[in-house]
Amino acid sequence: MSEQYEPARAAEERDPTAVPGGAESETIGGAVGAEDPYQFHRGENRKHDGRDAIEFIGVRKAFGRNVVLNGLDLGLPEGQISMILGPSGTGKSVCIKHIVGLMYPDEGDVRVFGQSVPSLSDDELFELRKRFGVLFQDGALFGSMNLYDNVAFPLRQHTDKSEEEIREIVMRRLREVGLADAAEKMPNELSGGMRKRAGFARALVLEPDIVLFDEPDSGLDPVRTALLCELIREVHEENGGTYVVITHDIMSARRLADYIAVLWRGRIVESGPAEELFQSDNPFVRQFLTGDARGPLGME
Ligand SMILES: Nc1ncnc2c1ncn2[C@@H]1O[C@H](COP(=O)(O)OP(=O)(O)OP(=O)(O)O)[C@@H](O)[C@H]1O
Repeated sequence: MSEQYEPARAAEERDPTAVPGGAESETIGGAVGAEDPYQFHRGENRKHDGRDAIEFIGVRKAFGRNVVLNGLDLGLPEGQISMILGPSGTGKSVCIKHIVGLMYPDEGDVRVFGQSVPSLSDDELFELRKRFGVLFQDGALFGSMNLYDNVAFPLRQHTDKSEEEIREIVMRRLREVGLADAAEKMPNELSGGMRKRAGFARALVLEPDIVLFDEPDSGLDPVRTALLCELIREVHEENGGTYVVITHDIMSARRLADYIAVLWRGRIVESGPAEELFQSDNPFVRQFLTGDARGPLGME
């Protein structure tokens, strides 16, 4: 074997901080130095009442040498509002993409209601996706359609309901999010908060079992964030369902979360009922949930 095909072992011998188990220049969530990258990951997955709607089982996902998920084990309870919290760039959006089958794990499994998402055929995945509503960061509205048509879109695409039935559902959802008077407006006439509420209405029209929220608080001022959290909670109380919210906003977590999972370096540091996590004595969890500059999390 020529010299250039033996770099991994040689590099580990030269560099005691190289990641064990192969590729010498893999990085795991920005971990540097000789410290144990998992010293705060106590593997605590506190119990909750009920069953998991979504499970990550030993999921590994790398982009080239960037190992984003590194043996992720996580269960998110059915019927509750779960929040996946973690520093920027830690893989929260990558988790969401695995749940809806937009990304597949390199190793491990992702299950939704017990079904292995990577094993589904295209048709089965299409059926599963009908059970999801997704609220993207900017609401992801179609710029060429007014609000009414945006919210009606999934119903026209995926059901054979009459326009009369569609009108009843769309207006009910728009009323629910406080936008009934804005039905004729175009997305570019709306504020960021209104666009998010419209995206929320659209995410709900097919009565999804699971609603995924990608940083619902991004770009909103604190008051609008608080109002949106209140709305999400009210709608959840009214409709039920499994909500999964990704964010790094601790105030939103305090307002919304029934269940919290703290993600860092590709694994869960700790997860469990929100009130228990806010009492955690884990130094990383405490630092992250209090927003303290001092603690294990640096500028990495
Ligand atoms: N399609 C992709 N190709 C290559 N790298 C990717 C891809 N998607 C995500 N990544 C990388 O995965 C890592 C995690 O990204 P992700 O967007 O999931 O983080 P995040 O926790 O949602 O961050 P933020 O809170 O800033 O939105 C980043 O290093 C990102 O560059």
